Amino acid sequence: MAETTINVTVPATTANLGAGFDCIGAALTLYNKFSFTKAKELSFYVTGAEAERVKADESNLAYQAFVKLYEHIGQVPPPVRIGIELGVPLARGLGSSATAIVGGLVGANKLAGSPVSEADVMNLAIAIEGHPDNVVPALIGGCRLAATYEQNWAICDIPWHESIVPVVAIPDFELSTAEARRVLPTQVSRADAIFNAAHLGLLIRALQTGDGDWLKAALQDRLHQPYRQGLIRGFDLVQGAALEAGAWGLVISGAGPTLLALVDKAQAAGVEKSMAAAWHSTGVMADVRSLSIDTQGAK
Ligand SMILES: Nc1ncnc2c1ncn2[C@@H]1O[C@H](COP(=O)(O)OP(=O)(O)O)[C@@H](O)[C@H]1O
Ligand SMILES: N[C@@H](CCOP(=O)(O)O)C(=O)O
Repeated sequence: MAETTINVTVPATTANLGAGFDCIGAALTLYNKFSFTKAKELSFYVTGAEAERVKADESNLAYQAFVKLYEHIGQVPPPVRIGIELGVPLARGLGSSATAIVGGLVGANKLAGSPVSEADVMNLAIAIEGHPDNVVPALIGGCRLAATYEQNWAICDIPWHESIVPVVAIPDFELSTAEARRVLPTQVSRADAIFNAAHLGLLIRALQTGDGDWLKAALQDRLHQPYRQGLIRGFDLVQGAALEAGAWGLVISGAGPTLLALVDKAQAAGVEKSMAAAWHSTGVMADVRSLSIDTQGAK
């Protein structure tokens, strides 16, 4: 009998975008690929940079999500051979864990004959990750805002103006999301809550219209970045270099350490160069790239 292989490609994501801590994220044109083939026993074949760092046993995050889907439908997961082709660097704030969760859920659902709706796959993904801002755009693409509504999620798309280029500077050191969440306070002042509410509203309009003045003001945050900057060596220098080269603003991508500059197309090449040089001057090698917004999500 012919082997059936399910292939799932999942985009990287940049979460938070400054003021949208834990609620907004955008899918980027950088991908992880997962394949699932029924086999006699569980095995893994992982390729790409840092492949040796991905767990190749039952604790693998893509496999754990795969199992969760089968538990959800009340079936025993079949043994599978899982192929993982890494394009999204690990623990850099580009949603690698979200790709694994979405890849495992979507692969399992397809292998099981698609018994679970996309909305329920999304609910499972959010429950596993614990926040929606990476897994939602990883699953359905685009820039998305997620808000709880009673026991459900209201998900909306945030139009992204074509003139805005996301430039990511990915350093050669890691920062786990768990570590970057540990430094956050559990309570914030009313002034900081108001500051972020206002800036998130402004950010959404600025992304939609491409208004540079609004973007400059909007890319500020008081809920997570002030506490995390100290974990990212060279933050001030790279931020200064990006602004000097003409970026509208710079934020921490997800929980970091990748830094994301939002830039007009005409300035993108100069901003890339300046960010790489600034990090290099502190002894950090950074892979700096202009990307686009992925509009399809997991395929
Ligand atoms: N392709 C993958 N397959 C399996 N597990 C993965 C994959 N990518 C990431 N992970 C898991 O997610 C962890 C990184 O998660 P996290 O610290 O949240 O960083 P990120 O910002 O990249 O999501 C990795 O250490 C690994 O355990
Ligand atoms: N809102 C989360 C986003 C984490 O994104 P990641 O790409 O770093 O996993 C947070 O800021 O903790």
